[in-house]
Amino acid sequence: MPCKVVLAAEVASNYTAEIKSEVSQKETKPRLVGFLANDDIYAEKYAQSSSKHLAEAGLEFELRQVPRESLEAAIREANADDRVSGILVYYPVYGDDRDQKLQDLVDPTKDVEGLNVVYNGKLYGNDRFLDEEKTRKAILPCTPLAVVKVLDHIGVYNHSLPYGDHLRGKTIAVVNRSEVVGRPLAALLANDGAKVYSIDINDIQIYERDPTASINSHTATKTELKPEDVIPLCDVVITGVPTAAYKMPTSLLKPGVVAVNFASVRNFEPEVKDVASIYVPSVGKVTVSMLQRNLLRLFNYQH
Ligand SMILES: NC(=O)C1=CN([C@@H]2O[C@H](COP(=O)(O)OP(=O)(O)OC[C@H]3O[C@@H](n4cnc5c(N)ncnc54)[C@H](O)[C@@H]3O)[C@@H](O)[C@H]2O)C=CC1
Ligand SMILES: Nc1nc(=O)c2c([nH]1)NC[C@@H]1CN(c3ccc(C(=O)N[C@@H](CCC(=O)O)C(=O)O)cc3)C=[N+]21
Repeated sequence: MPCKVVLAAEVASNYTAEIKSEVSQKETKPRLVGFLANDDIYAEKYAQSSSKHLAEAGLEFELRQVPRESLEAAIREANADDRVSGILVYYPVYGDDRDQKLQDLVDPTKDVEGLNVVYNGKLYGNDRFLDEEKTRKAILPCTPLAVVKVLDHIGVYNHSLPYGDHLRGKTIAVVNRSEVVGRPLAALLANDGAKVYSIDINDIQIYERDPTASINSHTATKTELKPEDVIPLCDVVITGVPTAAYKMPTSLLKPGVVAVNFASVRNFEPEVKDVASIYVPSVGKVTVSMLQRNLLRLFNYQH
């Protein structure tokens, strides 16, 4: 079976028309402010990419480059500014606990990436709505959501299973456990019924729903297993290692695997196509679509 390469643009195109038409009906346009306080070239690329695609959809975008010492004050100012509909901070800023503080400082009503503790708590607790009546959906972080949309597009989610159980029976590796992508992504997949190996530079944790627990959420347990033990077991392998030198060894992959890379560098070797059934080399364009959708959703909640 030849490998199918699925490009992010193909998945993103599912959303473009809908977003454009919704924006065109609005008198005032939603406005996103992005704060760039690091010198990450990929954050800058993301800023350029979002700027271009938001403009194409009729959405407003303003990039504010500030030294990281001034970021707190800058976020507070944007929180209080009625002209700002959404706020995005490019991470990592400090790369430690201070980043979580920044995430929580963004007003939840303007938090386009859903990284505030309010949304974070809902994501990890598998609570998908903001209100009791279930009329307003919680905001999910853009890249984890983009990966979910990609997996859905290529048929990994089984919609004949009950809602909330679409990934039952699937074993998935997520190589990255950052607070903005890898950990929330692993939680989302586990909350939909998958067995997830969350792999980072230090260890491996297993995320899975506990069928005996009264809560609907997942558990995380540390294992002594190594990547070479768990990768061969996985139906889906998702990578997000930010170093160009890192390569997922093709020899570890199960034949027919679905391989998805969200890092800005290629984490799979070119030979991945000899083994995988589906290969998604990047998801950036879907991330931008999810950013637009989240911005629209917050704007609608504000009005
Ligand atoms: N396409 C998109 O929409 C997005 C792409 N990115 C890209 O994804 C990558 C990761 O971004 P962040 O999560 O923000 O970075 P980060 O630096 O916060 O996290 C990196 C993660 O990779 C793990 N890691 C590093 N080396 C490893 C190894 N050898 N084996 C296993 N795990 C290893 C670390 O332990 C950590 O969990 C970057 O390339 C970034 O540019 C990030 C956000 C969105
Ligand atoms: N809070 C936060 N959220 C992020 O989502 C985040 C971040 N910080 N820091 C930096 C990384 C990087 N990232 C990218 C997203 C899309 C493209 C993208 O759209 N790339 C296009 C074009 C790239 C090009 O042409 O150079 C593509 O993949 O086709 C790139 C990079 C999001 N990040």
